[in-house]
Amino acid sequence: MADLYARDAAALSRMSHLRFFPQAVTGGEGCWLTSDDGRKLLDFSGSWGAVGLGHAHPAVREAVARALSSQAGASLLSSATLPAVELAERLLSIAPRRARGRVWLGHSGSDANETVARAVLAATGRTRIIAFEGGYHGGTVGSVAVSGHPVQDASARLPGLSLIPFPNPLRDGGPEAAAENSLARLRAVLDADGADVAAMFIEPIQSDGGMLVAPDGYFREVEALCRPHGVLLVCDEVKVGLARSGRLHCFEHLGVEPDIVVFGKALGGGLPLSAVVGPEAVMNHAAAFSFQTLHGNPACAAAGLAVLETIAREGLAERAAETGDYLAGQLRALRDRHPGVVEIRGHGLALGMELATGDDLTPATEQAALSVFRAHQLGLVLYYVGVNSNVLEFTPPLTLERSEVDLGVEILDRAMRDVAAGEITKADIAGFEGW
Ligand SMILES: Cc1ncc(COP(=O)(O)O)c(/C=N/[C@@H]2CCCCNC2=O)c1O
Repeated sequence: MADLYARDAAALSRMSHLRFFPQAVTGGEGCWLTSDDGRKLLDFSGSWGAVGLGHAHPAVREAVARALSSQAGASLLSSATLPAVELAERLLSIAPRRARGRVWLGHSGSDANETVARAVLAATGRTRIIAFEGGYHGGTVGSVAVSGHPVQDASARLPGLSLIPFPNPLRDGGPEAAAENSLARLRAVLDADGADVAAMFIEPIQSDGGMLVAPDGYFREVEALCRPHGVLLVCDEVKVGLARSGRLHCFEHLGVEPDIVVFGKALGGGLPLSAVVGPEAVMNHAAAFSFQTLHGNPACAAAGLAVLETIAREGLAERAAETGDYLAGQLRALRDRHPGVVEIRGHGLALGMELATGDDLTPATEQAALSVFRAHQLGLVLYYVGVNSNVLEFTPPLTLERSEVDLGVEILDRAMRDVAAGEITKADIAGFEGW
């Protein structure tokens, strides 16, 4: 087989590229990918958190095959279809009370968040939305418009968008100072324009912003400030939801009840599927408001139902909590051997390892890029996130075994030692721009 990576470069557009190393895969199963050179790669990313059950899970394969064996069309736009209805009913059954209205099905976290942003403005008649600096809600025009990640700073934001800082105890002077700094900005926005704010978008863990975990009680304060103004709380569970954090919903760690919940990534079991669950007043405010031809198609809807059933049947939330605690402990042990590791944070199998140097915590961006590049050479796939591109992200399949944790951490340890020894240099990562 000709070099698959070279063929990719000769045929596919760079517009989709977020490349850290020359990864080229031909298959995969469980937590393992098969590289085009025949190597087995241990996958600590799960395609950015989209492979919660592991690659090629039998339940997903069987559900999709069954849905396509007698295909109920390919769209819910102009027809009720059994797979879409079954999925929607299941999502309503696990939704928080405030959100238990109707379900919208889409293809991606982006189209789901874009739909929410449009719908909350249209349904309420208000013109403003609050979100967080560093937040990532998608790559489409309407989801970028309510995001705050610097990678999208060149793109248009919603004119009525107010971005407030996400509390970062490591860099904002500890949990109390970080929370107060953020809440002061939220109070100011609400005091000035609260009656015109339709919704506030939150990530229960801010993942692309750096796997940031807010201080205990912070989001309860946020909810308490928003409720009197009638501001809808939109929880973006796309990356850290669906059992990944050790709870079915990551917002359960926050002690809040969102009005609208957004699902994506792992919901589809590797297929393109997203969902918005929210109150009828928003979700039924208009017909023909947000649709794409293949929304709610039987194959993806069946996959989604299989994912939710498998999460429950295999106890994957409890498993993610246990495995995640073990992985976090193993990663924290690396701090003793690698001074650049300044913090391990997250919940369950939504973890981040921040790399920085010096008392001023200078982001170790180059170390992050070199470490993931070397890890791939040694057989481990993981990427970095963060507004400073210096946080290694751990979002493996929830089926990860302890033996795989041990192997992955051992590979990462060696990769970081090789980087520290100068065996990998900037020249090696030329052409892999990452974020
Ligand atoms: C909290 C959250 N909400 C929405 C999205 C957008 O989901 P899609 O990329 O499926 O449209 C994402 C997507 N995150 C990006 C996807 C692109 C590669 C960089 N890493 C991510 O996880 C997200 O993390």
